[in-house]
Formats: sequence, C-alpha cells, structure tokens
Amino acid sequence: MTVFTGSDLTCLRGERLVFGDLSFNANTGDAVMLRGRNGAGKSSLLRLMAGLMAPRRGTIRWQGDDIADDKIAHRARLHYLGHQDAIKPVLSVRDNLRLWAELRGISDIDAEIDQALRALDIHHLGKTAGRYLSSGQKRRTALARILLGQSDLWLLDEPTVGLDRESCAELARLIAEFRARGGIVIYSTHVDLDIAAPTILDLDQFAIPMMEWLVEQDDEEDTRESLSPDMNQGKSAEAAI
Ligand SMILES: Nc1ncnc2c1ncn2[C@@H]1O[C@H](COP(=O)(O)OP(=O)(O)OP(=O)(O)O)[C@@H](O)[C@H]1O
Repeated sequence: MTVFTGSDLTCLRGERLVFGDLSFNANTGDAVMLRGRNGAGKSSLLRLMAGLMAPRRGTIRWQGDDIADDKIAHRARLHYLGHQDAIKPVLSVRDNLRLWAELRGISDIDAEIDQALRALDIHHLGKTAGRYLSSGQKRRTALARILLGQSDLWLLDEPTVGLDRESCAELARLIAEFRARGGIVIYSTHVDLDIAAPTILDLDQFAIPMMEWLVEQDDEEDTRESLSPDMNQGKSAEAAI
C-alpha cells in the first residue's frame, strides 16, 4: 500500500481557486519536490498535507486512513516547516528547541537538542536569544526542530530561504539520512537542492480557471437536482418498508 496519498484535491483560498484535480503518492524513502510559479499553491498544498487546512474536495490518506479522521495522530507523525520560522525572540535557541521538544513529548530532551544543534552547526548559539539571530541562523534553528523526536514525514516549505551554500548542502545530507531511515520528504523550493531522484509535482499543471470551475459546480448542482426526485422516492420506499 502507498503510504501517503492525495486524490482529486481541489484547494480554495478565500475566493480563489488555487488548484484542482491534483493527486500525489509517496512511499517510504521518497522525496517529492513541489514546483510551480509564485501563487501556484505549493504552500497551500503543504498546509493541506499537514492537516492545517482542509481541501475543498478530495482526500489525503496515510496508510489508507483519511488524515482528517485523526488529526492528532497525523500531526504527531510529521514535522511541518512553514515560511515563518516561529522562533520566540525572548527565548534562547536551546529553549526554543526545548519548548518544541516538550510539546512533542520527547523524553531525552537535552541529548536530542545537542544532537540537533550540532547537525545544524548552531551549537555555539545555544544560549543566544532568538531576537539576536540572523535570518539564516533563525532558519537553521527552525530546521533543527525537524530533527527532534521520531517522525515519518517532513513537509518543508522553501527550507533553503536564508541558508548559505554550506547549510543547503547540510540540509540535503539530513534529508538523505531521513529518507534512508524510511522517511518521506515533500518540499518546495525555488533553488536547486541536491536531492537524489525526487519525484516532481508541478503545480502549474493543476491550475483551473475560475470560470471553468464555476461551470463545473453548476453542472454538479444540476445533476444533484435532477437526481433528487429519484433519491426521495428511494427514501420513501425505505420508510414504507
Ligand atoms: N490566507 C490566505 N487567504 C486567501 N488567499 C490566500 C491565502 N494564502 C494564500 N492565498 C492565495 O492562494 C494562492 C496560492 O498561494 P500559495 O502561497 O499556496 O502559493 P505558492 O505556490 O506557495 O507561492 P510562492 O511560490 O509565491 O511561495 C495565491 O493566489 C495566494 O494569493
């Protein structure tokens, strides 16, 4: 069974139809790269995958189960890195990670934080308050969070923004290690990240002009209306039995 799937997804943001009829599959160890012009819906799709938003149509499943049926279990299996680094300015780098680790119920917190700080080469910043970090250091701190605890799925929205070349190479290495352990990585990026054989999901292919979608909606309503007398008949027959 494919581990993580989305079928016939339609996404609306406000009044705007972002994409429609989009499907994806990912198995253990896979990397999926989201591509597309600005506004194509890469961030929106990652938010749907994280269960932070619901699709207008379609279903996202983990091992066959709709993620909407158990949002807590889904959140526990993934790390989502959005555009915002969500670093608390008054807390040190270490305490930012501690807060995150406590929220995830990690037991060996200090050891895990040490390991994550070393992996992102920010161990020397452990006591520095969030407000004194450069944007690249904030991004590395945010990335350190995804190393805390067990997870099966990384959803990374433009993880390379603000990173220097060495940090990008380090991120690519961390992703390779995660995939080797069976993790699934889905990421958007406008720059080249050295990821082995990613599946490319091009969001530009799923753009639907709003007029086309409105016509489709009208057709669906007409179909429902034309079916409803039969359905009502069916209901009365059931009631009669
Ligand atoms: N909170 C929101 N409310 C309404 N519309 C939104 C919201 N966030 C995004 N949108 C719209 O949804 C569409 C898709 O945005 P999204 O951020 O998913 O695109 P993207 O492909 O990630 O873009 P980029 O490459 O610029 O980061 C855009 O037209 C955007 O204006």
